[in-house]
Amino acid sequence: MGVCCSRKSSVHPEDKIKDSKIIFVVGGPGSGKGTQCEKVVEKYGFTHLSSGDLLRAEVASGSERGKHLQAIMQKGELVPLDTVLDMIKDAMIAKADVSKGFLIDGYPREVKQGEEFEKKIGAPALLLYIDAKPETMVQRLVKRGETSGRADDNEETIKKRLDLYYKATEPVIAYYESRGIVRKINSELTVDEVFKQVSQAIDKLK
Ligand SMILES: Nc1ncnc2c1ncn2[C@H]1C[C@H](O)[C@@H](COP(=O)(O)OP(=O)(O)O)O1
Ligand SMILES: [Mg+2]
Repeated sequence: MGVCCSRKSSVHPEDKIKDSKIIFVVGGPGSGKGTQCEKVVEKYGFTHLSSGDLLRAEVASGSERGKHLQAIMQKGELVPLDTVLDMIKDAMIAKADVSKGFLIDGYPREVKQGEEFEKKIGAPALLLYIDAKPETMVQRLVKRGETSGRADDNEETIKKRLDLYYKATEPVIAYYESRGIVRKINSELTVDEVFKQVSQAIDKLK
């Protein structure tokens, strides 16, 4: 490997992402985060990063890190915060040159995760709070489960995920609300109507 690519090089890869636009996308499972992120990618050229997808991809790759993660997840334990952050950061650095900004989907789950993200990577410009009623989320997830192949899209696991979501994520929203960067999106409407609200929030950033 040449000097240019070494981590010890004077050009820190971190510098590339320091000034990029960062949007946290928070909402319950099934609220429509992934659906809306896809549309933002298409319209705005942002990069969509879902910590869950990154973790699942790492496991599927069969890498050493993936095997380690799988063992943790099978025990029902939480993947260490540093590992999740390193994965997000690596993915951001890899896309820094071509990306207009980053959608961080399903993160932070806890206030501490947000604080660590800001220390290691950077501050979010906006938090999109994708808000749907619990009944709506359950209904959408059960339907998604018919085709997604995701082991966690079944009614019993869904209830647990919803409980966990409310306990852990509401303080996150309160924390960023106090900083004035939360935009609450009514996700009970059609995909296109929800996206109108999302677009308005992003357009205001410029
Ligand atoms: N506004 C909307 N109206 C109806 N269905 C929607 C919707 N937004 C998303 N869906 C569907 C698509 C998926 O099958 C399911 C969950 O959406 P998702 O984007 O995968 O949610 P999340 O990523 O927040 O878990 O609901
Ligand atoms: Mg999703």
